[in-house]
Amino acid sequence: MLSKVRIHQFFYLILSFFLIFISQQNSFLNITDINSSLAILFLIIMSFGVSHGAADSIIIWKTFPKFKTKAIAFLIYVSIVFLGLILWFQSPVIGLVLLLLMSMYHFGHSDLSHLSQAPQSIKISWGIVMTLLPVIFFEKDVKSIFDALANSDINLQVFVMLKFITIAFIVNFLILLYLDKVITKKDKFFLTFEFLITIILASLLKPVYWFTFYFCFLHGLRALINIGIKSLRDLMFLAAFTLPVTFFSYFLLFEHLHINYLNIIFSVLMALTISHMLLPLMNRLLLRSPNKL
Ligand SMILES: CC1=C(/C=C/C(C)=C/C=C/C(C)=C/C=C/C=C(C)/C=C/C=C(C)/C=C/C2=C(C)CCCC2(C)C)C(C)(C)CCC1
Repeated sequence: MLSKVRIHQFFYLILSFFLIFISQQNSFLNITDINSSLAILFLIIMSFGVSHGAADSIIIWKTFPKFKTKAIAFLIYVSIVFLGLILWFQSPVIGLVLLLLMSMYHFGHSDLSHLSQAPQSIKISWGIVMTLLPVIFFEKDVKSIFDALANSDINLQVFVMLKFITIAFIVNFLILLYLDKVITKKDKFFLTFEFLITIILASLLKPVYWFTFYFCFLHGLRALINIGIKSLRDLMFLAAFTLPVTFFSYFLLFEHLHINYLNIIFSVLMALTISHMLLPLMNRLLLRSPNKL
């Protein structure tokens, strides 16, 4: 029987072919001024995209038997998110660099977590490529997005360098995967296919479109499969912990504080990623706490 990850790989590949096909037919995905469609991308990322991280609530709920410990864990999680947001708005450059560094580790480990035996070098190479991919094809667009996010004029040479780093890691990933003795031939085949089609998509779609597609349909869905959403109760947890993020981003950050969509998307993702990545450590520390919370 096909595993859930394999079914997801088929689904992702079919969806990608479909997207490649319509991006050739229709110019709507190639429009230079993304501002007109940014509201829709904002909504997709801040609802569907963010929902995989809301599964952290299920992990917290199942890890701790006592209500008091669950409450403390949620409180620490939310506090870290707010500290992350403060960091971003105090120093967007540090925030952006932190987001990119965390993504390099997080994307590799999460997207390839079904290949538990795969070497770290393969996972990190995947993570680096998924973090920086659009820079190869849309160097100037990525520069203008990064400039807008970091509120500065970053030297174009930085992007030329990032472009070469990304190309080097694409080659590195393919060589390491080819030489690897642990991953089965079938897994290698599907992974290569998935990797190459994601690169083709990045060459066709503008950076934020590509990111939305990868983030929601590869990274997000794969993470949900790995966590294993088993019941209606799990789904309700996902909705209950996704909606506050969507509402907070829209009503407070956009409507009230007038922050633009692009800044909200990446600042909120960066802040959530810190808690999301620190969750295993936080759980271990709380479980080991001498006060038996
Ligand atoms: C549980 C809980 C909760 C929830 C949570 C959540 C919901 C989470 C999520 C999480 C998540 C959801 C995460 C995410 C992550 C993401 C990432 C990591 C991203 C990255 C990105 C990037 C890397 C990008 C890049 C770029 C740019 C920036 C521009 C353009 C171009 C490009 C694409 C290159 C709350 C708070 C309510 C409460 C408490 C508890």
